[in-house]
Amino acid sequence: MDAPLAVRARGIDQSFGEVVALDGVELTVPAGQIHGLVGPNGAGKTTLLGLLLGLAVADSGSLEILGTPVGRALAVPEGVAGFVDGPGLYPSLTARQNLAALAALRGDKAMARSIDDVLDQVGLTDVANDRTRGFSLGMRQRLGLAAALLAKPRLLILDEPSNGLDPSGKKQVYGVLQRLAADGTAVVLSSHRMDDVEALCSEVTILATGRVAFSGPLGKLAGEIRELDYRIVTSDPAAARKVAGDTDGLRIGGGQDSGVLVVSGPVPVLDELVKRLVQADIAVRELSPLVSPLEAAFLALTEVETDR
Ligand SMILES: Nc1ncnc2c1ncn2[C@@H]1O[C@H](COP(=O)(O)OP(=O)(O)OP(=O)(O)O)[C@@H](O)[C@H]1O
Repeated sequence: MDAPLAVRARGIDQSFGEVVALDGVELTVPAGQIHGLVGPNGAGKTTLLGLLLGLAVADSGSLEILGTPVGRALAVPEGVAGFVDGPGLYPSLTARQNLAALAALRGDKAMARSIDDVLDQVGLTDVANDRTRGFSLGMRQRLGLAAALLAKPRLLILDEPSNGLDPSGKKQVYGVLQRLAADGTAVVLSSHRMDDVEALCSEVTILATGRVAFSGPLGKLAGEIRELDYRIVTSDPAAARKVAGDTDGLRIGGGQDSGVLVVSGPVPVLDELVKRLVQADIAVRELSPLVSPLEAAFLALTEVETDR
């Protein structure tokens, strides 16, 4: 039989007084998937992650975690670990002592034996005996991840895990998450940044003002956007601008004096422009989207939703 879904959320509503934080949210995450939750500030990402972690109960809707319906009691569902709003750490304890305290609290000897291993996985071995009071945001995030790993979760929930991480820190943390997913753990993480999600996630859910604006594979999201803005650098900007002006179906942006031409239009029209530039003996030195197709789709979807 197939493994149960890690997350199955249907029609989830959550309000705080007058503020509707989640409005009919659906989320499906199978085992072994890294699923990105993105959206502008206040979109409802942290609220949704909090429900998955058992920190709050939805006003209405149904939520199943790892095949078990979530009840009305506040409790971290079996098999789930992670954090929202930054990991909770004891500042006067060292990194190793923080993890030992967690293992002692759970009364789990196997957990205690894994401490060195998880510290190594997140790259904190060298600072394991330093008090966390002096830890940077990135180090705190890594220690939070180490604490979650100790529990050997089948569903890992992370709120903005790449916050504060430098490029090598990101690479290391992403490696940890990818190995977990390969072993069947589902990961749901939030981010403001499409490039982070693109590097890590196979599927994404975009929230805008509490509603799902898109949910599905990243490739499908890129297909949502038909027309991108492209910047074109040529050997003769003035002549290129004239050729572009004579090409039907093309919109031209950017300042008149700028050496860079910014155009948007359907791909066949862009193809036509490039052919015409070459025929006019104008060299095309660069042609690239102003923002990635995913970023453009994200912006288009969230703008539409927030404009309502
Ligand atoms: N405990 C609370 N009390 C009142 N309002 C809340 C509470 N928690 C969240 N909200 C509101 O619910 C909405 C969703 O907030 P949430 O923190 O889930 O968004 P988010 O997508 O995580 O935002 P950010 O990217 O800024 O972290 C916001 O309007 C927020 O002000």
